Amino acid sequence: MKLSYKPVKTNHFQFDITGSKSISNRYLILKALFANLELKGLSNSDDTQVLQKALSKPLKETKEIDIHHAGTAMRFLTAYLSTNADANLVLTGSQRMQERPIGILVEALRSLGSSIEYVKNEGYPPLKISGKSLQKEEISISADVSSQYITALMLIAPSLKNGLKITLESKVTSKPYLKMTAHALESVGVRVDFDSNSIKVYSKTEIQPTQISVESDWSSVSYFYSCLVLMDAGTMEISTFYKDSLQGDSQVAEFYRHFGIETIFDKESIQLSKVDNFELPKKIELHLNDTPDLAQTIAVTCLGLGVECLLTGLHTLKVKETDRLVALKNEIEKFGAEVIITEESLHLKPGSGLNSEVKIETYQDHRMAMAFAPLAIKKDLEILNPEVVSKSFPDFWEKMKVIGLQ
Ligand SMILES: O=C(O)C1=C[C@@H](OP(=O)(O)O)[C@@H](O)[C@H](O)C1
Ligand SMILES: C=C(OP(=O)(O)O)C(=O)O
Repeated sequence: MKLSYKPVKTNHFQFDITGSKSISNRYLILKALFANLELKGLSNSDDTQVLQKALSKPLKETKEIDIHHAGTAMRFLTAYLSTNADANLVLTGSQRMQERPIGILVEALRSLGSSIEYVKNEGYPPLKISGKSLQKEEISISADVSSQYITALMLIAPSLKNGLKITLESKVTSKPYLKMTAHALESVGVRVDFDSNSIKVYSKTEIQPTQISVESDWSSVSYFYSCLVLMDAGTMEISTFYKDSLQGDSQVAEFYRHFGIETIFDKESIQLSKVDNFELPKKIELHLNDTPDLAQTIAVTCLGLGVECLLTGLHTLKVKETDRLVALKNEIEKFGAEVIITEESLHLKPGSGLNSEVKIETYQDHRMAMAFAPLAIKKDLEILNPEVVSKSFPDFWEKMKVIGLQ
C-alpha cells in the first residue's frame, strides 16, 4: 500500500481508539472464571477476538484451538486450560507462534501438577493439554523472558484451592504488565500481595457482580504521538484514557515530552499539542525494559526527526511477532540511516536525509506497519501487507486517514 500525506483543512483531530488488548484479554480470562463479570469497551483486535472465540466454545467438544499470532491468548489459555477439567485438546498458533518460546510457563504449570505435552518441538507450541485441578500452591519462575507467563499463572491463581505464591527469579521484564494483572484481579475482589520478587494471589470462588470499562490502548496511541511530532502543526484529542492508567505504555506521554509533545488529561481523553519553539535534542537515550512495545514507534520517530537514539532494555524484542531488532535495522537502514543492534539495544545514527521510494517489509508484525506509517508525513513510502495491523488495531488505517495519511 502506497502512503502519502495530504494535510487536511482542520488542525484539530478528534477520535477514539479501541480498548487495550492487554486489559481486554486479562478480563476475558477472569470472566471465564467469574461469570458475573460484565465487560464494556473490549478491544476489537484480532488478538482479543481470537481469545473471546476460544472461550465461548464448549471445551468438552473442542479438539483444537488456534490462536494465530496472539501471544497473550497463547500464554493465558495454556494456564487456563490446564486447570479446566473439560479441556482435552491441542492449543496451537501461527507459524511464528510455534517459534515463540513457552517452555518456562509449561515447566511451571507441570510442576504445579498440569498435564501438558509438546506436539512438535520441545519448548514451543503446539501443546496437548489435559486439564485437571492443580494442588500445589507455590512456584518459582524465571521472569526475564516474558511477563505473560507470570500473568498467566496469576490469572488462574484464584481458582486454585489455596491461591498461588509466585517467586520471580532473575530480572523482571515488562513489569508494568504484572501490575496491570494484579490490578485486574483486585478490581474483581481478589486479594494480591505484590513484593519486588514475589506475588501472592489468594483463592476466590465467587465475586460480586462487577462491571468493568476497558480503557483505550496506549500502545496504539503511540503512533499518533509519532505523527504529531512529524507534522508541522496540529492538536489531537483522543479518548478514552485516564491519568492513572493501568497500562505501562501510558509512559509514552512522558517519553514524547522529549520530542516536544505535551499531553493534557481532560476527563476521559488526552489532548496532545506541540510545545512552541521546542528545540529537539541531538541524541536521546531511553531504557524500555518496562515498555517494549514502544520501541518501534520511538525508533521510527527518531529516524523521521533525524535524532540519534540509543534504546536499551530490548532483549525481549527478539521473541515477539518477529525479531523486532533485526526487522527495525533492515527497514530503517533503507532510509539511509545506520543502525547498530546488540542482544538488548538499538543505536540509530541518522543519515543526511531520508531516502525516497522506500518499501517497508512488515514481517507479519502489526507494530512494524504502524511504527513506519507516520514517516509518510515526511516522505511517500510503501507499506507491504498493511492488513497486519488488525492484530491489535484493526481501525488503524481509517484513523490515519483522519489526520491526512492516505
Ligand atoms: O501481558 C501483556 O498483555 C503483554 C506483555 C508484553 O509482553 P512480554 O511480557 O512478553 O514482554 C507486551 O509486549 C505484550 O504486547 C502484551
Ligand atoms: C508483543 C505483542 O503481543 P503478543 O506478545 O501478545 O503477541 C505486541 O502486541 O506487540
